[in-house]
Amino acid sequence: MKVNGTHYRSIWFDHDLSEVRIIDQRWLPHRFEVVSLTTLDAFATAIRDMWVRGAPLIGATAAYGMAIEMARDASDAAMNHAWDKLHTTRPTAINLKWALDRCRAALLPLPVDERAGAALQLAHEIADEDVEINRNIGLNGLEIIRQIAARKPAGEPVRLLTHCNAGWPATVDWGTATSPMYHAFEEGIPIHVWVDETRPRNQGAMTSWELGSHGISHSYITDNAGGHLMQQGMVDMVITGTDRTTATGDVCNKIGTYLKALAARDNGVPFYVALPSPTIDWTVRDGVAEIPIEDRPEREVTFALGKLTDGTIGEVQVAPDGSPGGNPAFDVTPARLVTGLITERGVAEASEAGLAKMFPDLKGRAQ
Ligand SMILES: CSC[C@H]1O[C@H](OP(=O)(O)O)[C@H](O)[C@@H]1O
Repeated sequence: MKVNGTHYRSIWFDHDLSEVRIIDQRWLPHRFEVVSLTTLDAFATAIRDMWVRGAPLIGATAAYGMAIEMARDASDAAMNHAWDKLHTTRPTAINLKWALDRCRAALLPLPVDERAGAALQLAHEIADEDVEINRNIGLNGLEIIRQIAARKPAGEPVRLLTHCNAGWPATVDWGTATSPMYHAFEEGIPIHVWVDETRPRNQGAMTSWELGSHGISHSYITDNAGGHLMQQGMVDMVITGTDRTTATGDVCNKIGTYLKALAARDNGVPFYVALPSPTIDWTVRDGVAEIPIEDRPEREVTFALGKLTDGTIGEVQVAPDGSPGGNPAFDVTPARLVTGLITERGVAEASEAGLAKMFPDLKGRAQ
């Protein structure tokens, strides 16, 4: 998407530098910084410490990390070591394993001297596929927004609520939950987006930054305001991303998503999830019981990172000295609370049958 008039993907290969470039999201929205990742360790650090984040982007980054390692050492041992090192960076988003497995399956059968080139080409393909998947999720989500708009007086905005950042910084481009918003905006459908701040990493600030950069009307609200807004009839639909969706339609997403889904159900507000097919884990049926929930550092909760009054970026301690923090980074929304899964192929029912019907060619695939 565009930043100050310049189009960016969140990750790309700079052919002049012959380096992989990323937007270092640790400093967004206050500082826009592009850095290169040139070693396997740098890729692992970037994923683990959320220089890059978001399920689809984590997968694409892992693929480029594999490619950079193959350029250094394309042996089986190096490939397996890279797989292990990258896979252990973050446990919840299934796109990480999906991308690494896809790379290893494609590269292992190749002669060693062909692997580096093939790995880079595959990373490009995974990135390009993500862009097209997300563009199509946007078109399928646009239809829902159109239907809501048609039921409103002319000019009255469709009011969407979203949680965390499932926007273009969480993917290679377009975003997943934000893609329908961009398509609606381009079509001239008036929308307003309630953006949950999403403690503790405040990815909602990123969503507000990207929507604001695109001229989309939005409000940056506290995490706890969403239920009240729904109760007051101020939300027409909720749309979030997902880090792992089970074969039965349970949705694992940023912590707090489950609470929004409960409030949406209680207030008759449709709750949609933007779901790229690589984010489906066909091997898991019970999300609450089976999906590993990342436990992140306490400091992310006991301190807050932001722009200080002198304009620099820094931390302030929000918790009292000595108070331990708890920081589960995701939760699971059971399929029964999900109105529909907006995929690149269409809107699927949040059920085993619904996903099997939408993806008959993928169901049962070992993740
Ligand atoms: C398009 S997937 C985005 C998904 O990833 C985020 O998690 P994190 O920022 O910790 O990588 C969040 O769950 C978003 O919905």
